[in-house]
Amino acid sequence: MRGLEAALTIYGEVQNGAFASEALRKVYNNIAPADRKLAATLVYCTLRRQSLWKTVLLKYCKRNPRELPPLTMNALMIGIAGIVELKHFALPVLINGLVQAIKNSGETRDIGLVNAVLHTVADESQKFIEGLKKSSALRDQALYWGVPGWAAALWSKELSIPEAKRLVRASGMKTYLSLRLSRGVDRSQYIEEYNASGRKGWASPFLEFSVRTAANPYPVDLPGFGEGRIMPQSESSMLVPELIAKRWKGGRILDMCCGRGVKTGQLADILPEAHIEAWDISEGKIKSARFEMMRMHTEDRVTFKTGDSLSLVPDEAPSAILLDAPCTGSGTWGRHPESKWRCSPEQVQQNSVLQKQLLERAVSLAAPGGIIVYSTCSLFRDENEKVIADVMARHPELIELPAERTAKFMVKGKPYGTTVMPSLPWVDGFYMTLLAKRK
Ligand SMILES: C[S@@+](CC[C@H](N)C(=O)[O-])C[C@H]1O[C@@H](n2cnc3c(N)ncnc32)[C@H](O)[C@@H]1O
Repeated sequence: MRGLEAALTIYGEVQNGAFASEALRKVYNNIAPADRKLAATLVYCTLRRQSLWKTVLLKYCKRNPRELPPLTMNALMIGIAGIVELKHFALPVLINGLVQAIKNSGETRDIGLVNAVLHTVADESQKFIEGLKKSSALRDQALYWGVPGWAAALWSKELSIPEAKRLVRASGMKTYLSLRLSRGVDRSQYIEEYNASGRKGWASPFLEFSVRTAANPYPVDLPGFGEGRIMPQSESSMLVPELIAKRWKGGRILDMCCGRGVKTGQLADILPEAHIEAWDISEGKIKSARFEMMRMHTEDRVTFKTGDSLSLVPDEAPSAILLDAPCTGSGTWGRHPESKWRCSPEQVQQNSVLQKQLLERAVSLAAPGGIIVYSTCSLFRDENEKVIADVMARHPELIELPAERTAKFMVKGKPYGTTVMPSLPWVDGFYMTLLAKRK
């Protein structure tokens, strides 16, 4: 499969509800190796600023885009994104390739349309897009950087207009892979090994067990992945288990929403004496988490249960609880751009209700004297500070423990917790609070 064909297939799957990384993984081996990077770049740049490409399309397409068949619509979206973003890619190759895809599998009457719209966009759209970039209006900034308008408006209401603009720009930033090294892995040696494999990695100045890269390579192919020596993870996510590890004084750890076990694996790795009970509502995720523990060689110290954390009962009262709550993921929109177009203000409110219930449950389960880490990869206060404030107001036995903020991008929450701003390609937006339940 050539790059453009692969991009059309993957983007089409994402439009039908798939996650971009999974859709890419599915066809990855069928794409000509020289075209893999092009396919991934096209898909991600189309997803990242989807609302901008739609606006451009509406401006230059004479037919109602809503009436276009999916293949025509997808070819136009990919074409517009490619024209604006892929400066090094020959324009005629891009446009002819997409026109050819319509000739092969689309509707004959759309061949001319795709050709005409893409040529017009190439000739005329630059001024319009530059105008958005220079505009001081938050709405234009959101459109330019690829952030849903409602999210930008919510940030301006919760924070301030300048802060909302900063978040909008940060959310549009390209992200790269960082690797968490397992305990005992020598970082300099690993970097040598990594770079000898033809890639480029270097030591993170922020975390001593993290290696930064300037790409998004396929994790399974990386040196040390199979043996559990590394885990692809953003540096903000790496901070969460560290928060527990620094305060843990023995006893059971409960991970109430373990997902695929990224943080469970890190906790088990950095606390070799700990036993962890890990829950998740999704059977598929628990299955992946079990594999993750085997890869990390920590399967003996983690007990899994599938079910609703609001009703599951732990085998032992936990002295430490990690509640990495389900959220909109608005802090990771740069990394998972498809999720921002699926999110809505209603979802923020629904999440907030569930997050409060889950935190209430964590408080009821924690042993007296125990600690609770609440975290999300969201930047909405409704999913963060407001959840903490609501539950703390009902539980005077809870206190917030002081947090170490070791970088400029770690800012104090308003009023609780720490917000990690998405300010570097390896640092996603995150939120975390450390609570203690008084005896
Ligand atoms: C942010 S993700 C967790 C990521 C995970 N901690 C990791 O590091 O890989 C939130 C998880 O909460 C799970 N979840 C949602 N509602 C739940 C519930 N009521 N009980 C248990 N798990 C739930 C989702 O399936 C999802 O895996």
